Amino acid sequence: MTSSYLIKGVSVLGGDRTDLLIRDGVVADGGGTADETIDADGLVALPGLVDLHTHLREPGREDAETVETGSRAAALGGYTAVFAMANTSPVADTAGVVEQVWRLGREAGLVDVLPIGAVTVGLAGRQLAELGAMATSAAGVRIFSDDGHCVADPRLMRRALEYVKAFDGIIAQHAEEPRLTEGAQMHEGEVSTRLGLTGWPAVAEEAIIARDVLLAEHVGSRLHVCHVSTAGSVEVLRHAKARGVRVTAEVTPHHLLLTDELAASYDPVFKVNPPLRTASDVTALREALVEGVIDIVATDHAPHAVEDKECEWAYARPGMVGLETALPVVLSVLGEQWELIAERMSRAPARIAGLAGHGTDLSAGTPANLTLVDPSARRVVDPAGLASRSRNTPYAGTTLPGRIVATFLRGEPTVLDGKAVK
Ligand SMILES: NC(=O)N[C@@H](CC(=O)O)C(=O)O
Ligand SMILES: [Zn+2]
Repeated sequence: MTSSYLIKGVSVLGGDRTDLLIRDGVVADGGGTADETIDADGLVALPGLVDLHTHLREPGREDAETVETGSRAAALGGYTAVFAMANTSPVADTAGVVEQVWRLGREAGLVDVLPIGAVTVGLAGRQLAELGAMATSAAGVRIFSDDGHCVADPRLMRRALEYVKAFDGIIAQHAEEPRLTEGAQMHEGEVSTRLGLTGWPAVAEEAIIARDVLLAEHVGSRLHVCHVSTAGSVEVLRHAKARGVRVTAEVTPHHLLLTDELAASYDPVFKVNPPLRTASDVTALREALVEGVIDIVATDHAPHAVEDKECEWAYARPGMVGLETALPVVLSVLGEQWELIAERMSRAPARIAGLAGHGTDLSAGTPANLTLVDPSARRVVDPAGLASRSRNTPYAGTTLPGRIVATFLRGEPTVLDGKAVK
């Protein structure tokens, strides 16, 4: 049932207060009456957020997250589209599995779920997966990634870049030279030395990015760099972009805020891949995000069941949930720079992915994919209050700014009064 909504007195992207009328799935022209009215005084309207890096865990680890529970967490985080990574079980390396994920997303109906296809069969890094079959499947895959693993073999990375060039696809690399991170537990630096933990050196990420930007340049194909975490990686990207290489890059909310000092707590919630780095890396990442050397924020939402996370640091799975806290974390880092936030969290990710209908300017006639934020709210993060099926948030007990009041997917509410509609 498509009802109409009048969103009164809202600030679109931080601009002057105005009324937004949503009718028949689009932002309607002019005023008029509506079935429902939302008093949006004090609220900011943003185009629905788009996440290029989400782990929904279905099929395979439905105990940690399902497409439905992850979709609900995304909508509550202000998202209208998420791209689901391929490290599921079975791996999303065939048309069949990507179509299964795509269908589950449509059934959940809370956000658009776009599957990302694996680059190599089983994420094993030995043989290209059926990239073409996934691209021509109903899921229309355009982005391929072995995230969780690096496509370490340069021949395979070159062939993958060559293959997707034909349909303007993208290879999204988890940049980690595996021979430099064997047994790595945290960032290699002063803290890891002090704690006696095996380090994950920045160069393991930077060396792969440096190689991949040269391969992308050589092939003339599109590379996206997942979860950039170091100042050195920023410099490699800056240099590559200056040379016109078709490379884009993402940073996660946790790498914009947290540092390796937190590992000293040995709380495995702070164990993540790539690891939390130093304060100077955080500063470099923030500057790169403002400057645009890093194009987007992506959550790397990585839900884990309790038994995989709340155990001894060395055995804990790496990763943090992030969908429901991403905008508050970015607000705490950037402040109310709404145009910048909309560009980095909605417009640019939609543009990179070629995703129509999301990341719009909310002008009349555009699809009503939007979220309403209360910037004056302050909330203490409570893991038990998360919609995600998992609780591994690094922000437990932290007070963060901002609250998602409502989210609309093509004019239908997915969140109202801060609660998921289903
Ligand atoms: N980012 C993480 O720490 N974990 C990711 C995979 C990965 O990128 O290692 C996951 O899927 O759990
Ligand atoms: Zn990764």
